Formats: sequence, structure tokens, C-alpha cells
Amino acid sequence: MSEEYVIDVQGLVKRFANKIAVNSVDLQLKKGEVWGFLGPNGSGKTTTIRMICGLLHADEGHGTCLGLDIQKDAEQIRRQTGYMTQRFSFWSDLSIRENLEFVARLYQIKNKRQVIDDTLKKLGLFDRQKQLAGALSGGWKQRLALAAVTMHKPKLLLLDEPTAGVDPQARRDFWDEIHRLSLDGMTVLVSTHYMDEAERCDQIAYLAYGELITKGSVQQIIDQSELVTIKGVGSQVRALLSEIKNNTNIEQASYFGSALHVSGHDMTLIKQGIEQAQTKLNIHDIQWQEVSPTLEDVFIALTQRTGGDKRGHG
Ligand SMILES: Nc1ncnc2c1ncn2[C@@H]1O[C@H](COP(=O)(O)OP(=O)(O)OP(=O)(O)O)[C@@H](O)[C@H]1O
Repeated sequence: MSEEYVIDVQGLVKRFANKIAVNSVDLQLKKGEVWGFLGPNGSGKTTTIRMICGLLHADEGHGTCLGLDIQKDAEQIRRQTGYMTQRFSFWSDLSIRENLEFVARLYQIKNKRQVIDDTLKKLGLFDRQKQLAGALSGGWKQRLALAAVTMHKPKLLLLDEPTAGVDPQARRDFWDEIHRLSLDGMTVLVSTHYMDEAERCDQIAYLAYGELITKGSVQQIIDQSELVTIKGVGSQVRALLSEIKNNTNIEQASYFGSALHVSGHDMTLIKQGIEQAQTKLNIHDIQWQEVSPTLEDVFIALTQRTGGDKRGHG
């Protein structure tokens, strides 16, 4: 095993019936890093997470998690990992504290009372400990889930879309907590569809169609994409979209608020395409400015390209 990595897996493959859900995925996460796991619905994020923590047997590939073999040491990995699933469930008719007592028994935590008190305080749940879990709002439920999966002090936290449907303030608080945990040395892998959350991560891995398309810091991913973007602002910008999308030199066009972002790999061709569309529709009052592509621009372009390749190869 590598001393350096908390997760070190190579060539992970998972098939369901005849379909490949995950295809040859490599991942290396260092201690204390926060990784964002992104990709469209069904791209294989949950399946990969489940293989890493030994809940699902990989059909091919090998590697270690916390220095343990993912194919052989599943039980030991699970004991040292906090895994928050998409549908993390509680006893809704038990209080916050009673739920944590239940989890503490499950993990055979020693000195339960003290550990539960500390966890409640750390996550700002102490004053609410008697509230029924079923009556909590989305943000508080997520905190309870985080309390439940961190109470046994895991070295690795795997969070599968932990903030889906949670309001922005609660999501921000949740992320503050994630960063606090990483400062204590916990390694975190979080799957998310939110771009602002991706930007809070040290590193990102992006999956599409079961394949790892890119990984690195936000800036590295933007730079590696070699995507160029131009932003248009003006009253007639909405009329341009469908005409621009018909142009084969333009890989991607979409609205960001009242602005139109147009992206591709050759700015000269993009500008030509825009000019053709404007001339055809007799639109001349749009101001264009070259901008750095956003992470979302890059991910949409990557997904479209990968999808095109897949369709192209049948
Ligand atoms: N137990 C299963 N049996 C059959 N197919 C499965 C099973 N689990 C996942 N799949 C399929 O594998 C593919 C990858 O699914 P997975 O849940 O890993 O994607 P995901 O990236 O986590 O998606 P989402 O963002 O929607 O959560 C999908 O096509 C899914 O339908």
C-alpha cells in the first residue's frame, strides 16, 4: 500500500448486467484533502464510492483505502469510514440524541455519553438534542447525518450528495464543518451537482458515462480544458441562442443570468459563428467580451464531448 494516499485505487470497473457503470477509474486522495466528485446523473459516482469503501465488489481493478485492500478488507474499511448515503435515514420518531445513541451502540463507541455530548456541541445540535429527527428542516437533518457518520471519528468521510435540497445558508454551514473536519486530518470525498460546492474543494474528479474524464484543482481543470468563452450582453441576446447552437463550430451556448456564454476551442471560429447568426437575424446591439470559462462551462463541454464520442462509437 502507499503510505501517501488515503485512497489509492486503479482500474476500477463495475458492470450491472451487460452495462458498464464504472470503467477503469483511478483515484488517489491524500490525507486531509477535500475532493469533489462530479458528473451527470448516472455517471457512476455512487458506484465508485461504494467500491472504494468495500460495500460493492469491483469486477476489475484493485487498490487500497486507508491502507486496506478494497477487495479483501471491506469490514475494516467500513469501520474507519463515515459514509453518508444519498438517502441517509433516521428514526424520525426518536430525538436527535436518541438517534445518536443508537448509532453509538452500532459502532460500539466507548464513553458514549461524552462522545455524544461533544458531537452535539461541535455540530451546533446540543440545544436541539431533544427535538424529534422527523421534525427537523433539511439543513438540520444534514447536520444530524454528519454527526452520525463522524461520531466514531473516521479517518475518511464519503458523502454522497449530502446537501441536495438544502438551502444556501445551511449548505454553507455544512461546508464550513467539512473544512473543519479536514483541518483535523480527515480526508473527504463529496459527490455533488453544485458548482459552488465543487469550487470549495481542493481537488475535483469528474466522471461521465462511467469514465474519469478529468481531475485536478478548479484552475487546473479549467486550464486543461483549453476551452475559450465569450460573453454577450444586450437586449436581444435571447433571440440568438438557437441560431448560435446550430453552428457546428460552437460547442456550447447557454445563458448565465441575462448574459449568453458561448464556448468552443477556437475563438476565431466562435466569433465567425456569432457574426453569421447576428447577420442572419439582423441583431447588432450585443456587446461581446472574452471571459474565462466557468467550471460549469467546462463540465458541460466535457460531458457533451464525451457523449458525442460514445454515440459516435455506438
Ligand atoms: N444496483 C444496480 N443495479 C443495476 N444498475 C445499477 C445499480 N446501481 C447503479 N446502477 C446503474 O449504474 C449507473 C451508475 O449509477 P450511479 O448511481 O453510480 O451514478 P451516479 O453518478 O451516482 O448518479 P446520480 O448523480 O444520479 O446519483 C447508472 O446507469 C445506474 O442506473
